[in-house]
Amino acid sequence: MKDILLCGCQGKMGHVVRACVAEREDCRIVAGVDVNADAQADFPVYQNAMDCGEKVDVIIDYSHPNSLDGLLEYSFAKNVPIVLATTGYHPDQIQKIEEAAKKIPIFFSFNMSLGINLLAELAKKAAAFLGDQFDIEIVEKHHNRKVDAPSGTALMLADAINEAMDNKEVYVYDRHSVRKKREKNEIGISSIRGGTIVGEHEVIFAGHDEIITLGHTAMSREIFAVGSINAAIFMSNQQKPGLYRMSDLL
Ligand SMILES: NC(=O)C1=CN([C@@H]2O[C@H](COP(=O)(O)OP(=O)(O)OC[C@H]3O[C@@H](n4cnc5c(N)ncnc54)[C@H](OP(=O)(O)O)[C@@H]3O)[C@@H](O)[C@H]2O)C=CC1
Ligand SMILES: O=C(O)C1=N[C@H](C(=O)O)C[C@H](O)C1
Repeated sequence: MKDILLCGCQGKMGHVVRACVAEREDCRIVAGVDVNADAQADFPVYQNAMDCGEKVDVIIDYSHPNSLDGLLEYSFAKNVPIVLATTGYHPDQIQKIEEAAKKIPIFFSFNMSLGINLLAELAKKAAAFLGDQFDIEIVEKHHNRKVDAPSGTALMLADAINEAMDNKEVYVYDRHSVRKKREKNEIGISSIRGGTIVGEHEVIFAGHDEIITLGHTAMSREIFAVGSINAAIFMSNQQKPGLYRMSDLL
């Protein structure tokens, strides 16, 4: 039985992770961290991870970039692996995560679903085949409660494509402010926010008179929750520091 500390336990993903863990026999949530420490939970909830005195085998984080320092401090102090699922980090914070992974095991993925990770592989292949001749655009759609844009997943897909193209692409997020034609080496990234859309990502390869679209639609938040719980069980058995990815789970 693995003991989980869940950061962001009072949020949308926090509630779905709680429901999924309740169905399993290999893990349980022993404590939570959330800025809303007063809201109801059947485990103790702290505002700061360092206040948690329960025995913890692994942390799952679906919260906000602001929680990063407190989680790393706790993880260093107690030598507990972390599954980081939060998005919207500043590039300096991503560097901090990479540095921290030299001391502790960190699982880091902007998307915990199996399907998106396959999409990234397919997009890489398509980019290697078509990328120099086709224009590449990524469109992501999410619910109206999402605070960060573009989605972490859109950036992850862009990075995968860019890697397949020798990292020579430039990301363009906003076309309204500059009146000029698209350059060949651009990956355009566009965000749509509305209603209760769980998460949709499309990678469009637009060529002369032909278009190839690769896409993924998340039908529920459960796919992310299950992915992160499986990652947490895996990470609870990792002693070696390092940055672990979805590919380590497959
Ligand atoms: N990797 C993946 O597969 C997925 C990643 N995500 C990411 O997970 C994150 C959470 O998503 P979601 O559950 O929808 O968001 P919510 O806003 O619903 O939940 C986040 C929770 O964390 C709380 N919180 C905010 N700041 C802190 C902090 N500094 N320390 C502790 N808790 C804090 C929020 O409180 P308050 O509401 O008061 O701000 C809220 O209760 C987002 O970054 C999202 O993009 C989401 C789905 C899948
Ligand atoms: O905020 C969300 O909801 C999601 N965020 C992640 C992202 O930013 O990529 C993953 C998923 O699409 C849902």
